[in-house]
Amino acid sequence: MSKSNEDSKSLSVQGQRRDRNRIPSASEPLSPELLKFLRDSLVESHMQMEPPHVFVVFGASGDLAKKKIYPTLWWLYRDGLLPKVVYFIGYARSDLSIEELVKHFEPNCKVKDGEKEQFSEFVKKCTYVTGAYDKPEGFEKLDSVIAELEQKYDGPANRLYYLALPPNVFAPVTSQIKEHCMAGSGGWTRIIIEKPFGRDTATSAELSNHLASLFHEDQIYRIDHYLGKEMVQNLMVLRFGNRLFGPSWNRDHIASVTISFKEPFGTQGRGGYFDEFGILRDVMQNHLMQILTLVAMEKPASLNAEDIRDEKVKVLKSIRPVRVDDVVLGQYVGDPNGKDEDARQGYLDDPTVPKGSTTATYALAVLNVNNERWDGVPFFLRCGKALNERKAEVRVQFREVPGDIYPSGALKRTELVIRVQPNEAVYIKLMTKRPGMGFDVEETELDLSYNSRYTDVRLPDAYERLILEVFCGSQINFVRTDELDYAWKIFTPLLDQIEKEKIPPIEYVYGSRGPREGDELMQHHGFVFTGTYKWSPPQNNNKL
Ligand SMILES: NC(=O)C1=CN([C@@H]2O[C@H](COP(=O)(O)OP(=O)(O)OC[C@H]3O[C@@H](n4cnc5c(N)ncnc54)[C@H](OP(=O)(O)O)[C@@H]3O)[C@@H](O)[C@H]2O)C=CC1
Ligand SMILES: O=C1O[C@H](COP(=O)(O)O)[C@@H](O)[C@H](O)[C@H]1O
Repeated sequence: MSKSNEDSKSLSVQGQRRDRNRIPSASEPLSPELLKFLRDSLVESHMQMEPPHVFVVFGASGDLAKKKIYPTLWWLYRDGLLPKVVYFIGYARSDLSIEELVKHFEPNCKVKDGEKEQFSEFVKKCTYVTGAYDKPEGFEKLDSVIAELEQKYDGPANRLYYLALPPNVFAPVTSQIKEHCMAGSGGWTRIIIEKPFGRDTATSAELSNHLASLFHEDQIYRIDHYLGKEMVQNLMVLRFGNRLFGPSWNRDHIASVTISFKEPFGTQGRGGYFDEFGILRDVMQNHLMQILTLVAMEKPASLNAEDIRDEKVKVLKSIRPVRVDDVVLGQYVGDPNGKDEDARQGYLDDPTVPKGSTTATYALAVLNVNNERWDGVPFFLRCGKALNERKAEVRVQFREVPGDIYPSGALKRTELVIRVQPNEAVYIKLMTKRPGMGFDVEETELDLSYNSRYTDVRLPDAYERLILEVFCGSQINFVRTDELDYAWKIFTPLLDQIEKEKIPPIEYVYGSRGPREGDELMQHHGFVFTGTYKWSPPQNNNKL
């Protein structure tokens, strides 16, 4: 019998060396080794296989459902990772036939020639219910569809409800679920919600209190999809699985930690939605803070979800609210020489953005974790749209070597970089003796690039992992109520002040690295950029 809050085993497995330089795309099946590992260790041990499982997608007609949720369900189904008896019910206000719904999401499923028959089987498991989000009729209908399945299998179904919906209907939908659609005795109900989880401490607490009045904590799965990314999940293994890092992972050795998220495109016509939240709420308060807690937390007592989340909460409690002096805010303007129309458009040129908006599309914040391990070490959180590249990474910069015996300026700071995306990698920038007769030192790297070390290992998409974990009842990678509350407390005073004082963001050009003031603030807090490091990708030409 599956139970909530169980530990899920790591989804990662050893890859093997095969063709170089290729990580298969998300729509390709997982490797046989990974599939076997998942089926054996995760699915079989955590899931009750016999009772029907019903996955309901609220907002089935929407963008998230079409682009992410249905394709993910298909890939999990195709790879045999879901329970034997599983059904998928779409729910939305639009009057759609099941054929229309399938047509809507099928292109994103990337069904291959040999998979057509299996895809038809998947489609046969899909149904659709039309209904409002705030009236009982639709939910009663939904419940009766599930009840029919229960009759067929002679037992209560386990029910998973995914709210791929705007936040203004979270409350009515969850109330209706509670009233009309809960699993009968012997079955379980789990609710999956997507951010935004409120806009600040008060609105987030309102939503949390509402959910808590209806469900137990172990029924609530708040998705932060960054927690489903391979390299984010790897943080705990790197830190707690290597003797090397433990002794130096503290203020005595680490000068700063930079957690970056960069996107090379602007709002692409979706500025109306973005403008309500801005980059601080859209990326920093959630994705970057989640990464920060994994970098900064103490070793948990076990891999149990509560032990891990307890440690993450302790980190959040040790961070003082961010002050406006510790932040640089930016907003992009179009680049007149930009390569395409998007690049020539500034944020304010997007017709869906309110005129004169001061919403930030770039933010850099300096945080301090006020505890014995980290006091005085700046944690730079940096995120932005319309920047020079797509990149998410954690950069740990170490302090200078004390008692330097090399010529002045020769030694550069060691850096450990965990690149979340693209091209997942862990690399350490360090000093070495320049090969040859002399005794010069030079910068080089220890490089674990996934596309050369783990060729042909398809890294599961974040949603695949997370949805599978909900089936399995593992809450390790989901945000607990108190965690969310403490994360909001760090940002709410700043957000209030920005809004009240209408603090103007600094302009930066589309495709640049963001405002110069961002680099200056980092330097002011001790980040050192020398610009001397040059990376040469491995050649693999076996010259020796
Ligand atoms: N396994 C692999 O695939 C490896 C790849 N590489 C690649 O080599 C390249 C260089 O490596 P990297 O670690 O970035 O080293 P760099 O020394 O070039 O950059 C270090 C840091 O400095 C920042 N920076 C860049 N320009 C400036 C500036 N003018 N002022 C202040 N800060 C600046 C960068 O952030 P930002 O530009 O984001 O602001 C980055 O955080 C990267 O493209 C990296 O991906 C390196 C090693 C291994
Ligand atoms: O949550 C969000 O994340 C995406 C970036 O996700 P990624 O997995 O592609 O890195 C971002 O574009 C969006 O604004 C934000 O809401």
